[in-house]
Amino acid sequence: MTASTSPAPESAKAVSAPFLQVQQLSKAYHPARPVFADVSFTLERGEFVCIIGHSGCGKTTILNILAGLDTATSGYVFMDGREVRGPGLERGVVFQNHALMPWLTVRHNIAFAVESRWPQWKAAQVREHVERYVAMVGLSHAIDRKPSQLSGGMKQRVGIARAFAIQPKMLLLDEPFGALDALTRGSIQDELMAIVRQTRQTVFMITHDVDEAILLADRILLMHNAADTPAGFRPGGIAEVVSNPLPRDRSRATLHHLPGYYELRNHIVDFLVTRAKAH
Ligand SMILES: Nc1ncnc2c1ncn2[C@@H]1O[C@H](COP(=O)(O)OP(=O)(O)OP(=O)(O)O)[C@@H](O)[C@H]1O
Repeated sequence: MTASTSPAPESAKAVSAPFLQVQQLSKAYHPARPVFADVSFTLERGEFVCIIGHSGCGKTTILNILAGLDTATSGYVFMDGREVRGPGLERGVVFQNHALMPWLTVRHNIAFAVESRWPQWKAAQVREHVERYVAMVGLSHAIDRKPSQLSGGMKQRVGIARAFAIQPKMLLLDEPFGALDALTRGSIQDELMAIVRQTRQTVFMITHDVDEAILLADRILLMHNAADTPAGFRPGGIAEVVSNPLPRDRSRATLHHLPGYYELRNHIVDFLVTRAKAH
């Protein structure tokens, strides 16, 4: 992906390079007013990173660039030492509206992805793999239903199972729980966390929910919007990267009892209220 076709800088090729390296990414629809500029960050293998910021700052654009579904105006993305230039099965994406094929059952929606990933697999192997991932999200009883026969939360679980089933090197989640009610959202967050811990999946996730970020993320990228300031136009960008100091085996039920929780929460909320947007 990227505007530049120059070879990887030495730092990106080094053995010790981070798993994902995003370097000086910018996106401009109008040259003088980029949505964001100079966005650089890394992800380690097995890390869960959330990005949080107000509407319009460019979160989805960044995720789409990582997915290879959009191109940057400048900058580059390297994953596992290779430049991201387009979509690929080594990156799994889950959007807010699940994007299931309505004419296929849960089983066949997931089998379709699995067969694309491993075309040489025999039918029995595909079936066993699909059933394992459907069980992982608690949907074995609904495996032969079509999406129209599922609730919103169930559809979203199918989307998550499908993304995990192709065993991507990185999972990209764009507000995957945004359309769900609070109860369903909570139980899927718990499930996602359990699966991620179990599979050591690397995840980049957009959320608007501060508690969701604190529950799930190892690090949280705080993104500010582009703005006209007294000093001139300022593109959007990453204002701060916050490390989550809470123990990794935290749960939704106990989160707010953990020492450091309120400090972390207040820090992120203060950022969103006072620094993320020009006032
Ligand atoms: N095709 C386009 N032409 C012009 N501007 C665009 C285009 N696509 C997106 N934008 C602008 O780019 C900015 C970033 O959009 P993006 O969807 O990445 O933001 P976001 O942070 O994900 O927002 P939200 O939280 O609302 O989903 C927005 O201001 C949007 O208006």
